[in-house]
Amino acid sequence: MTTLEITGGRVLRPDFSVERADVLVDQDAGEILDVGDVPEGDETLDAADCLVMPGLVNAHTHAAMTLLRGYADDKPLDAWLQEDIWPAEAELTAADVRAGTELALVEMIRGGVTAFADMYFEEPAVADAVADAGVRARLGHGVVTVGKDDESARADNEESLDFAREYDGYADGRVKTVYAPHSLTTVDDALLAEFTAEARGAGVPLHFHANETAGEVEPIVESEGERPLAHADDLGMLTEDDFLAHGVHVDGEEIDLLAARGTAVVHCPASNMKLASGMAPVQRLREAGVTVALGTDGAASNNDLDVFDELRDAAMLGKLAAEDAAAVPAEAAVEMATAGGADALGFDSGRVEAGANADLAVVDFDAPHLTPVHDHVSHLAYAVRGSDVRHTVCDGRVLMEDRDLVTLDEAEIRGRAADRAADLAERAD
Ligand SMILES: CSC[C@H]1O[C@@H](n2cnc3c(O)ncnc32)[C@H](O)[C@@H]1O
Ligand SMILES: [Zn+2]
Repeated sequence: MTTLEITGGRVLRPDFSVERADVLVDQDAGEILDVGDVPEGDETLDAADCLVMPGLVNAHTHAAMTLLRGYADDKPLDAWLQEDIWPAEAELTAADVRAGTELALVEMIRGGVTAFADMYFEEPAVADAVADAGVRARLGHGVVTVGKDDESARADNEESLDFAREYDGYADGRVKTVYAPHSLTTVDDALLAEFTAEARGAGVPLHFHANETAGEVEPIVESEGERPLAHADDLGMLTEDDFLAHGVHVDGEEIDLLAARGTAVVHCPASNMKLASGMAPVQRLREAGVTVALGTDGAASNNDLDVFDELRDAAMLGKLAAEDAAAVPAEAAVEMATAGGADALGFDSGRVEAGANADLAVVDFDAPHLTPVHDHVSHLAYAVRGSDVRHTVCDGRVLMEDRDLVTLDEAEIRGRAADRAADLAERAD
């Protein structure tokens, strides 16, 4: 057994207490062995002035959309997708997706993210990028059937399920998969029901967008005579293994339904603000017992993949939505970005505890904007930035040490991604 000792720092425990402790990791098993006064490890990571915390989870993104960062801004969701994003995405190649995903991985590992959920095109290229980078991910080929004939609509759904079957367990088990219909309004109902049933038979969970804008709720209520999540439930789309992105426009009955089914909601506050989609009722969701995770959404609607930004936005916007400064307190925001995300994605991570996956972020508190430290958890929610992360560890492997990436060639990736983004924009114009 090879061990890694993270030494000299403080540790954020699952109950949100912070104590002076070292962490010993079994690198072969990818698990935390011990926390506290631990035996010496074969290798060490220095954590002086640092806080060892669970790796952050970006529970909803479209990683390769880094190529479209800044390509189209200042529009609401529908116009943004239809006028700018979908025409550009029609030109994407697998090599583009690979480059964009690697750029996303550089950014996420730098920011202490150890797991993410992706819904996009050319997903085998995403899986390969994840395998090489060393992170953990829940991946799905995104399905859109609007504007497609019956044959290609069916083929798109089949591709999603085929990918899910083939890639589950890829990258030494770090990749898990989903069936990923884009949303209730962009995938045909009959196909949704059929392929959701097939996904259940194959033990594949679902990841989809839901109740993101007011404009998508009304047509469903009109055509189905019920709210979108009641309709999703009729289609069999809400189980405890599933997670949906956004959940902005949910009413009290939908919140109770989510709690009853155990379906998680991935809150994407920055994207919701930028596209002016609305404010998710995060405090009410959490009070009802719904698992809430955090996501950046794609880099084109955010415009970065810094989950610490999301943490702060979630706490701030949660207060505004509830009109209550006590809503979504610091601990809640940190919980959503760590244990909540791990829970939504089905990973045994999100806590610094013996037996859990060794997915860790080591945050350097030796910085002017983090001085003084009255309360570490307050700083995590309101003051820490992604660039404060000093080391990132996933599955027991060091992915970033002293802000140097170990598994990725940052300069090469940035150059390739910039070239591919320029070519893509030219093809799309
Ligand atoms: C079919 S792959 C995923 C699909 O989703 C698009 N997308 C990016 N951001 C959002 C969002 O906030 N709501 C809905 N859809 C979004 C992405 O561009 C891909 O086309
Ligand atoms: Zn999205």
